[in-house]
Amino acid sequence: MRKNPSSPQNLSAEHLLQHLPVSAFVLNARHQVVIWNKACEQLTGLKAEEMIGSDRHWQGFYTEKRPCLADLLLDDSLGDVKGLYEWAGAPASRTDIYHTENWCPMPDGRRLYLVIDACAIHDENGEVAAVVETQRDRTEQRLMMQALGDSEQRISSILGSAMDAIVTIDERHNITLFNAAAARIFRCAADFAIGQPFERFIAPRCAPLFKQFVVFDSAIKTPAWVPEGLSARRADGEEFPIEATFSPLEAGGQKLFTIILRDVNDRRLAEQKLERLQQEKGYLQEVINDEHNPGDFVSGSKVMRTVMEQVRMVARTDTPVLLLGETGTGKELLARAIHEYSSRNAAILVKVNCAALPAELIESELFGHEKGAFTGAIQQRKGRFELADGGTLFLDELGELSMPAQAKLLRVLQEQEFERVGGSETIRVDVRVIAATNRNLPEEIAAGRFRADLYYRLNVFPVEVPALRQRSADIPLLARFFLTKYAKKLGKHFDDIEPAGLEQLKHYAWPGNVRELQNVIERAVILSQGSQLEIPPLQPYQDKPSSLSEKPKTLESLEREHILHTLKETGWVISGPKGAAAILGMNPNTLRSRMLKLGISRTG
Ligand SMILES: Nc1ncnc2c1ncn2[C@@H]1O[C@H](COP(=O)(O)OP(=O)(O)OP(=O)(O)O)[C@@H](O)[C@H]1O
Repeated sequence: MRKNPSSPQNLSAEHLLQHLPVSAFVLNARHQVVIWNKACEQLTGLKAEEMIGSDRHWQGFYTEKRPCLADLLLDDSLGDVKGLYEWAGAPASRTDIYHTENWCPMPDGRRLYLVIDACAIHDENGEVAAVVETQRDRTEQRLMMQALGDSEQRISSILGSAMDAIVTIDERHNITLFNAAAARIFRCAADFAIGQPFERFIAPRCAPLFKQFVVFDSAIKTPAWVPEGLSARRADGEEFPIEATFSPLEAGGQKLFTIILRDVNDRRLAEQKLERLQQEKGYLQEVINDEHNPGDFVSGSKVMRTVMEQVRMVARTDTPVLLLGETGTGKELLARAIHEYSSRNAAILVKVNCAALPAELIESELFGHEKGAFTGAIQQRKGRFELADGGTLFLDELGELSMPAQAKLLRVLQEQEFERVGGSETIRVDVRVIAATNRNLPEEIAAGRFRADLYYRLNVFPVEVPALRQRSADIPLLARFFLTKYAKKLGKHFDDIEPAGLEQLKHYAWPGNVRELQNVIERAVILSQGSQLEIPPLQPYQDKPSSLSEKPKTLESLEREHILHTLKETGWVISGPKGAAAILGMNPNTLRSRMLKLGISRTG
C-alpha cells in the first residue's frame, strides 16, 4: 500500500488496481500520478516510488513529453487523439472507456504496440476527479497481423501476375478464388465467377472427367497433372483445350482444390510465334551480314535510268518480275529496290539462292518440311515462302531450279498455296515473287531444263539489266562510289582515281560486271599509297578464238575451263580479295555451287 485510502471501499478498489494483471496508472485532476500499479512497473521499468505525485507518467511510454490518453481525458481535449495515436476509437460520452492503440518507444529501448484504454472517475458533483489508464502489450499480435497482411499482399500479387489461371474451389465445387489470368482466360470478372460452380467453366462433355480429378478425399495429397484431354468453356460459351494441375489443399479447416490451368492454344500460338521469330531472326541475320543496301544504287547512264524507271513503275504492283542479265550486273540490288519501293516494304524480302542449294533441298527450303519428312528433319521448319508471307521472295539464279521444284513453284504462283515437304496441310501465303537469272531461259527451255509454263508465268515483267560494257557512262560513277566506300572502310583518303587508271577502267570489257569493278577498286584501295587511286593493269578479257577446224565448244565446257584456269591461278583459293570468286566477279557461294554442278574439284 502506497497511500492510505480514506475508506474501506477505496481500499479495496486501490488494492484491486495494484494487483490487476493489466498495466494501469491513475492521475488526479492535476495530472499527478496517484496509482502506478505493479504491472505498470513491470511494463515500463519505472518504479511507483518515483512516479507517485509526479506528472512524469509519459516517460513510461514515450521518449519526448506528450500527453497520454489520461491527460487528454482530463483536459477534455479528445479532439487531439487522432493525431497522437496510431489508431483511436471515436470519442464517446464522458463515462465511456476510450480506446486507442499506439507504437510506444519504451524507456528500455523496446518498441511496443500498446492497446491503451482510459476512463474518467467523477466526483459527487459530476466533475472529473481522476482518470484510470490501462496499457496492454499487443506487439506480437500486431507484428503477426502485419506479416499476415504482407504475405497476403504478396500472395495476391503473385496470383494476380501469374500467367496461368488459378482457381480455388470448395467441397461443393463453388469457386472461392479466381485470379486475374483466370478472368482473362475465361473472359469473366472474378466478382462474377466467385460463388459459381466450377462446372460452369468446363466443357459439358468433360464434366465427368473433371469430377474424377476433384475428389475430396484426405488420402489424396499429391497434385494431379492433366496435360491433355480436358477442355474448358469461357463465359461466352467458347470451348478451348487446356492443360491443368489439380491440387488438394486444406486451409482454415476447410477442404479446397486449387486448379491451375492454361489455354493450350495460347501456348501453341506462342510457340509458333517464337519459332517464326527465331527463323526470321536467323534470316535477318543473313540479310544484315549481306552488304547490299538498296539506297546505294548508282545509275547515271541513260539505259540504267530507263531500267530504274521500269523498276519504280512495277514496284507499285504485285506482278512477278524477272530480272535478266549477266552475273554481277546488279540484279539483286534491283530486286531489293523493287521491294523497298513497294507497299510490302514493312515486311521482309526473303532471298533464296537457287544455285547455292543442293537440288534435293530446294523444295524444303522453299516450302518448309514437316518433322521426320526426311533424314535429318528433326523438327518442323517453315520454308522461305512462309517467311516471306506479306513480303517479297527473291529467287536468285532461278535457272538452277530443279524440275520438281519448278513444278511446285508454278503451283504456288498460280494458287498462292503449297504444302510443306512431308505434310498434307495446305498453306496459303501472300507473296510477291521476283526472280533473277543470268541464263538464257528460252535456251534452257529448248534444252528441256526449264519449264516453259513457269517461264511465261514469271516473264510478265522482264527487266533486262545491261552489262557494264554496254553502259560505260556508269563506270566512272561506280568506280568513284566504290572508292569512297572502301576508302572509308579502310580509313584512307584519295583525291580521285588517276586519269590513266580511269581510262583503263572505261575501256575494259568487265566480264564480271559491277561486281568485278567493285573488286578491282577494293584491291586498288588496299594497295594504293599516294593521293590518287592507282588502278593495276587489267588482264584484257577475250574469248580464245576457236580455230575453224575445232569443234565449237559448249558454253558449259568454256565456263568449266575458265573456272578451272582461274582456280589454278589462285592456288584454289575461292573467297577473299585475291580469291577466284573475286577475279571471276562471282559470289563465293555461287562459284562453289557452279563448281559442284560442273564437277570441278581439286582432286578431280
Ligand atoms: N548500280 C549499282 N550501284 C552500286 N552497286 C552495285 C550496282 N550494281 C551492282 N552493284 C554491286 O555489285 C555487286 C553485285 O551486284 P548484284 O549481286 O546485285 O548482282 P547480280 O546481278 O545479282 O549478280 P549474280 O547474278 O552473280 O547474283 C554487289 O555488291 C552490288 O552491291
